[in-house]
Amino acid sequence: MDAKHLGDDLTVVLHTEEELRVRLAELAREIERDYPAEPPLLVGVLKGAVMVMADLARELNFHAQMDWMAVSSYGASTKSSGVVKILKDLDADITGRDVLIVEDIIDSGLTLAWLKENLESRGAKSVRICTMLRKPEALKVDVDVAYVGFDIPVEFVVGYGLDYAENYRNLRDVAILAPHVYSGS
Ligand SMILES: O=P(O)(O)OC[C@H]1O[C@H](OP(=O)(O)OP(=O)(O)O)[C@H](O)[C@@H]1O
Ligand code: HPA
Ligand SMILES: [Mg+2]
Repeated sequence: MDAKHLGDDLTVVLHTEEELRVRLAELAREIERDYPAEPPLLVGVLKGAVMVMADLARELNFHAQMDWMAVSSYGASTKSSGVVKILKDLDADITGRDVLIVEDIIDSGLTLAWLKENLESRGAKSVRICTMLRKPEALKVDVDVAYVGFDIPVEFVVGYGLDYAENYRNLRDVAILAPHVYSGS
């Protein structure tokens, strides 16, 4: 799907499907090197991380277990509420385990800073973060991120799992959403 199928909703494609694939393969090689003994438990953050998780897990050359959490701080808005709610918790007990959080985007950093601390407090052996996208100039808190696909400008982006009001997640590329779509929200 490309912009012309979506009318004027998108302005610029920031990263194409192919760029995302190539970068994710590079990250997978780093992750394999960093966990030579025991593969980490991959923890995907629903719903945005579904695409990254599916592609990363298949790219990794080890037996990766996957678990999921759902937390939400955005809802139908382009601004984080700053309040993180657990909508679905992990099935796995992570005591003593290496955990790799898999995310689509770090924007203000509020969600991931909170989540990392939450998982560490459960007695995980280590908690690292892998994110496809990060907006360095939007960060409101320090988040230690081990693996970053691309740093992007402070624009609201959609596609490759990222939504606005639950739409656009199934776009193959990552694109900037035209402000007229969300103005007033
Ligand atoms: O760094 P932050 O400013 O905290 O933003 C990042 C978070 O916001 C998005 O989730 P959202 O709450 O939209 O849920 P979703 O994945 O279901 O879309 C995204 O998937 C991250 O989890
Ligand atoms: N797009 C979609 N969801 C998001 C974003 C974004 O730019 N930042 C945080 N959640
Ligand atoms: Mg969202």
